[in-house]
Amino acid sequence: MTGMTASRTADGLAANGSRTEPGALRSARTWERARSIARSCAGQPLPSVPRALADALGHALAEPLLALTDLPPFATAAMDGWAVSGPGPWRLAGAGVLAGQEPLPLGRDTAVPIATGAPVPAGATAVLRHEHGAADTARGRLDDRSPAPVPESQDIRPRGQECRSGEPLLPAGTTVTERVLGLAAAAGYDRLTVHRRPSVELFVLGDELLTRVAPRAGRVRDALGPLLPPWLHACGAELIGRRLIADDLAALREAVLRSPADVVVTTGSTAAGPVDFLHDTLRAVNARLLVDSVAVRPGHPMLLAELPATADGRARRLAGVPGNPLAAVAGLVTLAEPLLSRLGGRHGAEPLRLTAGSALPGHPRDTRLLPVFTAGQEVSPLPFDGPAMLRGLALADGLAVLPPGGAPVDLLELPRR
Ligand SMILES: Nc1nc2c(c(=O)[nH]1)N[C@H]1C(S)=C(S)[C@@H](COP(=O)(O)OP(=O)(O)OC[C@H]3O[C@@H](n4cnc5c(N)ncnc54)[C@H](O)[C@@H]3O)O[C@H]1N2
Ligand code: MOO
Repeated sequence: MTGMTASRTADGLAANGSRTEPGALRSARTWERARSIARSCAGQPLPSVPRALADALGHALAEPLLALTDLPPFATAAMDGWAVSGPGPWRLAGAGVLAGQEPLPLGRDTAVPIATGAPVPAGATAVLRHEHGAADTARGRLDDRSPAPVPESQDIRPRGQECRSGEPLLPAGTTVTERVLGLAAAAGYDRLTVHRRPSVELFVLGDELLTRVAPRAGRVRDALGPLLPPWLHACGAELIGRRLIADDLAALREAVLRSPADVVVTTGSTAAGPVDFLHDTLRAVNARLLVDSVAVRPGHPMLLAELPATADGRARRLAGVPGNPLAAVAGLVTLAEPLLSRLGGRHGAEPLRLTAGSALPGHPRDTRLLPVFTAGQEVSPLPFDGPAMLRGLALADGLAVLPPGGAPVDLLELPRR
């Protein structure tokens, strides 16, 4: 915000809708409770939709992924060599079997060249690796040169080794990653039934924000416009709009009222500064505050509200994260992520429990979120962890969740690329 001379237009709005004195403490929720409200206020996940594999990435499965086939679908050669029947030596028969071909049955004491991935002929007892066989093509004879006799079924991947048709491979709620796409394709899928992704509109508030070049004349670069969209995407959101909005009550009110998004995310304006209009806006649009500040450092002025539904009756929520960049990230992981995750039908990822290598600096009364670096089970704090700083976070691979007073340590993993 800028314009310290502007007059504050309204006082605070408590979670029950009553007014509080400017600067008075609002009833902060505990960090765990705030996350739980953010998740439960979503109600049921958004409806399920069919999506072609390539379009399903980032969605959550609305149904368990059941195998549509045995995997492998047929007994398969695991190595290049010969399919053999019996202990050898063998009579060479046939031109060979390639992947994608359907072989003829193999007679007793015969062998046929075979490629990795090719269906193993009926009657074959093993695959002899290329480097373990001596073929005399003139005499049509193959001898075993293996270091030890070839056991039955050697280098044959039996049909159904990985799964049987109809077997559950992944539970509903699994996020479709590139790895899931690969498995789904292998298991026979062309499309997947997934939850619709929650649509998000991002409003970045602050007259002081520049969108290019270096900070100057009291103005700073907007760090959250670049930081939040990919992170929201990683939370399962479909970003449908993102814009800077001036510190102006009417402009913010219009933007919030007209947004068609399932979730509006705002940055800044959560506190009680002269041009912090978010609470006034929420009152002006008849929003219902669900969380109005959280006992967490940084980010305590963060809030969550239910907005009036769209004309067609779709519920809308607003997550207001503070303007200080690390505090905004705290708001994202505390309120936006659980809400988006539930709307999108994802499993709730619980924090991991780890051990701190050295004492981590907690807060006496509030939960503290601290950018950390992890090595194995150990976490170490990173410097430059102030609410307005991003330097520690940029190097971090997690946010340690320190309960009031300090240890034990839970870890929220940060999205990876
Ligand atoms: N009297 C009090 N003042 C403040 C309190 C308080 O309890 N009493 N809380 C402080 C805390 S904690 C935070 S966090 C901030 C929250 O402020 P707002 O959400 O109202 O954010 P702004 O005032 O708009 O901005 C704060 C700060 O962040 C910078 N900013 C804003 N947006 C961006 C952006 N997109 N990229 C980079 N930097 C941004 C802005 O320039 C300010 O420096 O309130 C404290 N005050
Ligand atoms: O939430 Mo604030 O960032 O603690 O200063």
